[in-house]
Amino acid sequence: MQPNKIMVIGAGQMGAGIAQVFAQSNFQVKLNDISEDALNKGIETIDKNLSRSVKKERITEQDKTSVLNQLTTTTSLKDAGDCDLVVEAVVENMDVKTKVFRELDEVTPEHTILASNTSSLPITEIAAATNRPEQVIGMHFMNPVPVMPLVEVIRGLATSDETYQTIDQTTKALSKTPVEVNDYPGFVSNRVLMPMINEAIFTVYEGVATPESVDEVMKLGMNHPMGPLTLADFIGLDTCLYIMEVLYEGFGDSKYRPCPLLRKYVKAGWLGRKTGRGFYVYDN
Ligand SMILES: CC(=O)CC(=O)SCCNC(=O)CCNC(=O)[C@H](O)C(C)(C)COP(=O)(O)OP(=O)(O)OC[C@H]1O[C@@H](n2cnc3c(N)ncnc32)[C@H](O)[C@@H]1OP(=O)(O)O
Ligand SMILES: NC(=O)C1=CN([C@@H]2O[C@H](COP(=O)(O)OP(=O)(O)OC[C@H]3O[C@@H](n4cnc5c(N)ncnc54)[C@H](OP(=O)(O)O)[C@@H]3O)[C@@H](O)[C@H]2O)C=CC1
Repeated sequence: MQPNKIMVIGAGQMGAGIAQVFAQSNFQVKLNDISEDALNKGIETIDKNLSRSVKKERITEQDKTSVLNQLTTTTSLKDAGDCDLVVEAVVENMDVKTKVFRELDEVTPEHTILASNTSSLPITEIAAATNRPEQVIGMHFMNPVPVMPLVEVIRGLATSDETYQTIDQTTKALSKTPVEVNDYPGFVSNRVLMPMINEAIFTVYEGVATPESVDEVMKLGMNHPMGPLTLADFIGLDTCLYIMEVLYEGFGDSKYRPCPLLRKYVKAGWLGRKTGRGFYVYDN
């Protein structure tokens, strides 16, 4: 059965984008967060993105209103009680995620699929917190969600073929491209991307070059749309550190050790664009 009613949990940069693309494809979406403030910011971001599309004459003012009408907000997970699919996009922390999944398992109907937008955490372990591991799957959107065409779809050890097929079809209904991967630390996307970002941070740490020079090298020399340090600030340095920790612990290989400079910035609260400072300073 194709889902119709969706809950997206976490109204941060990923959750807001995920809610937007579902609403744009006519799904009914409940956006959930523990904080009203985060929900307001999430809706504000969606509103801003849609207004930009109206300005560019990609959609009409009426389209914008109908997308916004597909969206409601809530701080209660119990409101997932009539949802067919839940996509979790809270902070990259196993304890927080398993707590959310345990609660979702209690409040959602039997048929509901529980998906995680985790960047790197094991889907199999998240699934084991529920009594329906065959209906738990990774649905990993890329940032910025409204722009990036990929969804990495991660099968946990127990994920059923039926769940996989439903998520594959749902991803296509969002006009995005699903790519199937198995459940290993960092999956494919962050196993390849994050060590490059971490290595770029090492080049700054070791005084090889300034952040600006590192980014110029990768943009002009390798045609990357953003340099790795700009991208790290964009993703969030806390998220980058969590992902490196997952790779380091998951593979037990020193090649994944997080750069001390990354740790230092995160400890200082320099989390990148979202806090106004990371490798660069932002005027939020
Ligand atoms: C960490 C993980 O687990 C996984 C990840 O997500 S890793 C991160 C993956 N993402 C990337 O690598 C992004 C790399 N960067 C890029 O592709 C580009 O720099 C970019 C698409 C973000 C911006 O592109 P650009 O050409 O430099 O800028 P710009 O012309 O302003 O934007 C292009 C389009 O994206 C839109 N856009 C840019 N930033 C946006 C945002 N944050 N939200 C929504 N839309 C955005 C713009 O509105 C514009 O749309 P139109 O074409 O409809 O006008
Ligand atoms: N940033 C990126 O580029 C990408 C991130 N991801 C993944 O997406 C997830 C979210 O990342 P991102 O959006 O960047 O993070 P953000 O910090 O922007 O957003 C996380 C949101 O979740 C909220 N939250 C925390 N705990 C709960 C909870 N128990 N219930 C409901 N909401 C909660 C936070 O509220 P508060 O701030 O009040 O704590 C915050 O609003 C992570 O797993 C991350 O790894 C995946 C792809 C790309």
